[in-house]
Amino acid sequence: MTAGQQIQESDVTGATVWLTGLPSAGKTTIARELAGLLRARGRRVEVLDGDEIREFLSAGLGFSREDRHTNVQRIGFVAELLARNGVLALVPVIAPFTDSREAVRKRHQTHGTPYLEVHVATPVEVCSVRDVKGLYAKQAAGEISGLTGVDDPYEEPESPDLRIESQDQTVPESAAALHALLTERGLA
Ligand SMILES: Nc1ncnc2c1ncn2[C@@H]1O[C@H](COP(=O)(O)OS(=O)(=O)O)[C@@H](OP(=O)(O)O)[C@H]1O
Ligand SMILES: Nc1ncnc2c1ncn2[C@@H]1O[C@H](COP(=O)(O)OP(=O)(O)O)[C@@H](O)[C@H]1O
Repeated sequence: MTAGQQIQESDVTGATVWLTGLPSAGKTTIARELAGLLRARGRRVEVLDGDEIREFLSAGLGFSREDRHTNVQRIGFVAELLARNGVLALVPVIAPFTDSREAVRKRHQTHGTPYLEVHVATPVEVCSVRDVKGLYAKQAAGEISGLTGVDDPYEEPESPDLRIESQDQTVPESAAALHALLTERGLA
């Protein structure tokens, strides 16, 4: 490759898309569905899955307010680095507290990196029936406590870039709604 053929970094716009919502809301499913769609078109995409992050980057952290904040800041740091380098970073992580989410948004703003917040707004009544990991049943049986949306806070985003009502949609419909937003913002 000659100097004149260098790829222009500005040709590839990265972004972080944070999917916040309750356990079993559909965050991971939507992120993976969209990642598949975009990768098939050659887009560089990474899904920063909450469970995976807690196994490695956030190993040892629990679910206190402080630990959740630390977890979210670490993920925000990695997502911003990826996004700044042209990757679309999809982040299906609960992030229950407004101040934690705002700190991540600020980090992106500081670096001029695009950041979108998506509220996967599935009601707790639907999430607890889905109960993908059996957490709602465990909480009801008194085996665990501090479950987000049940006996731990979830502060809903007031003005997300997109709100997805997954209880009224199929998975492809929800992924398409997010894809449409990315296209509209020039990020797909
Ligand atoms: N007490 C409690 N409250 C909420 N969630 C719990 C809890 N214990 C375990 N889990 C499971 O942990 C998964 C990852 O959580 P996150 O890292 O996304 O949470 S946080 O943003 O740090 O609050 C989260 O994954 P998702 O179900 O994909 O949301 C939960 O399944
Ligand atoms: N429109 C939808 N979008 C996302 N998930 C949906 C939708 N409709 C039904 N589901 C189901 O809801 C569950 C969501 O689980 P998951 O994605 O693991 O949630 P979370 O990552 O928010 O904890 C999956 O079983 C998924 O198939």
